[in-house]
Amino acid sequence: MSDRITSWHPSPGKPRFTPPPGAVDAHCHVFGPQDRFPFSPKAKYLPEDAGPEMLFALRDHLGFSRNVIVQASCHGTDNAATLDAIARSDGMARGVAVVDPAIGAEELAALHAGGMRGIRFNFLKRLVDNAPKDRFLEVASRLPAGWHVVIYFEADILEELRPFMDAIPVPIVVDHMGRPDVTQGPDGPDLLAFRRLLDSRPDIHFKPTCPDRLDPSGDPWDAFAAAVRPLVEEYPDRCIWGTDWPHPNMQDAVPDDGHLTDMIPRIAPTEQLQRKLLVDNPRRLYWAEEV
Ligand SMILES: O=C(O)/C=C(\CC(=O)C(=O)O)C(=O)O
Repeated sequence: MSDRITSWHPSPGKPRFTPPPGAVDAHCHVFGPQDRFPFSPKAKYLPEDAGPEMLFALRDHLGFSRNVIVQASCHGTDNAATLDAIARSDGMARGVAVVDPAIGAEELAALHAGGMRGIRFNFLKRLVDNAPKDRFLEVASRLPAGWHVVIYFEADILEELRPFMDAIPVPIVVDHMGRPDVTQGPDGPDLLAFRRLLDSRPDIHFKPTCPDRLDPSGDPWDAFAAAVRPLVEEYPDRCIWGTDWPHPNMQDAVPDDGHLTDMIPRIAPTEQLQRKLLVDNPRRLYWAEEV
């Protein structure tokens, strides 16, 4: 691996949709800067720098107020870049860490003080070398109070992961709805299986995010809108939304973040749904002290 990749739009458009006051972009990342925060030797992609100044400029351009920064796999279990971005946000960002499951209580407490409110378990083989379920469950049982687990998996392993998810003792947030095939439509097998998961316990949340990753028809991602809107309408208290900037690995189909933001009113068509998706739900998970 040698060439560093650029996976974000150089000048995203201004969205037509105006997010409500306090809106949270609850799924985004930072890359580097590499001279201060080197990428992991195990990284499966090597991006150009996409640091906090760029992220916060995008936040303002799109009309969001806050960010939840999810530690990206290219930084492995060294959360320094994400913590640095949170520290530069004037309280306007919180984070999700990726940890070695052997992490101790003191280090977890330090992550909490640095603004982390959850840990991410990534099951995508193209991104991580291994995902030890037993060790994940063990660390999930001793997280700081109020934390949750974010899980990233693809639809084909949902059933295999069900016993693991059943055993997680804290709330769960599923990245990108577990990557369903949205071309199957709202009642296709992938989204039906995902509804069964949501119905299995009340504290599973999801991100109705990444039309660019999930809808092969491309922008304006009509299949995504048709498949995902019913899910948001049926589970309005359990969804949070994010841009996914800087769109890791999307260098061959870089989305315009303004267009992504304009997906929001198509999947959450009322002001009440938009407020839950963008303000109330992420605030409960990441700024619980304000609720
Ligand atoms: O950013 C995402 O949500 C999706 C990713 C990257 C990722 O998760 C990571 O690098 O940690 C992907 O599908 O390549």
